[in-house]
Amino acid sequence: MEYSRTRKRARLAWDVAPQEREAFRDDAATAGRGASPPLRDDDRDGHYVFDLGENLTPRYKILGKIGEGTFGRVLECWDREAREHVAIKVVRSIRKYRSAAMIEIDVLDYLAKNDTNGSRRCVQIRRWFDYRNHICIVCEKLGPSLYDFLKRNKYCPFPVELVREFGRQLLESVAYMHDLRLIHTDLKPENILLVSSEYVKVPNNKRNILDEMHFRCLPKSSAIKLIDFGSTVFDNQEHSSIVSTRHYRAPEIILGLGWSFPCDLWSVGCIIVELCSGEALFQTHENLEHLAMMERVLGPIPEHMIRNANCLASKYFRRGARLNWPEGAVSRESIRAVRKLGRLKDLVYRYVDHSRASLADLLSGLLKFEPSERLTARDALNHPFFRNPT
Ligand SMILES: Nc1ncnc2c1ncn2[C@@H]1O[C@H](COP(=O)(O)OP(=O)(O)OP(=O)(O)O)[C@@H](O)[C@H]1O
Repeated sequence: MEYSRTRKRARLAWDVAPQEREAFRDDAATAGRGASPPLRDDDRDGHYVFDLGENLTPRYKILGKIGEGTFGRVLECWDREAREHVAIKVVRSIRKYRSAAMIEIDVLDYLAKNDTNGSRRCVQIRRWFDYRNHICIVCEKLGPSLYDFLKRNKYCPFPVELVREFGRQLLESVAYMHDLRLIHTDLKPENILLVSSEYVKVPNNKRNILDEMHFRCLPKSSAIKLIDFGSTVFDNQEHSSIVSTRHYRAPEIILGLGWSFPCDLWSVGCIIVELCSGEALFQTHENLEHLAMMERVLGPIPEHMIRNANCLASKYFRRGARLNWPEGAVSRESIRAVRKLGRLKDLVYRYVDHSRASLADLLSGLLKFEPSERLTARDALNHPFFRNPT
């Protein structure tokens, strides 16, 4: 069980300021450019240990750490040969992560190879290599994730016009992957990156209690790309029973009913709500509370899904018919957290001032309990929210 109500593990973005990073960048004249750092042990989690300014093979100079995930650390490096900044995922030296990285490389290659019309909605791989027992995946360097952006803005929601742009591009990427029979399985704001780090500061119409004007940041460009294909699978491949990060996990996964393409569309629905509200829709860390939250927002879980739930999930229901809620709640706090949520339409109307009706309708199509009734990515792209913006 996952205990805390806090939504996030810490994300490390921009842990070195851009000016400092520049200072590390060298040119051909800098001494020792081909030198390798001394051999060191990995840390106890199998992460590669490095110092800023060191080389990662003679070709790359390490400028900073951009991110960290389960699989490894992502470093910003200067590529001396291509003369560009790149993001290198340095995978932990643990066998299961090395194998997963090789699958991610295959997926990245496959996505790039099939992108014949150059839409490039998924991060572009440049190359990969094996260095001191770490698989290193070299990709184009992108900007902050949508989650980083929300966080820096103190979780101030994005304007609906921007949500429309993000939603459209996200669905185009998902449609592209699904056409190739690939299921991402881990869509979340952390895995959607702005292409550029540039932003503008604009006054926020809301003032605080001291009547001070607030400012918020907006990205200069709305272009985004998907990253993290470490959990991507082909639809005909064997599926592990649990996938997706908790808040974005579809009901069929929790109920053990099996999952396929529609699980990505559920995640897209949760992401769009979060971009409009600034907060994760289902802020929970355990199954029963999660299902109760879904019922609160979307209405009752269909009977046939309850009937077919696997034996692990059937314990969340009374006499196989009704969710064991609030009786089965672990705490009053949990009951309060569920009660705090409103119906989907009310949530949308609370946060969005125009295009509300069409956005609420789109979301109710993406957040259908029954996977076969959920909108596909292509259906969603044809929805009036995208086709007839008001
Ligand atoms: N191409 C890139 N450009 C800029 N930043 C990146 C890039 N790729 C990854 N990052 C940063 O590194 C973080 C971790 O990357 P990624 O999600 O690929 O790692 P992971 O180990 O697979 O994570 P997870 O634990 O979510 O599976 C991202 O959230 C992002 O902040």
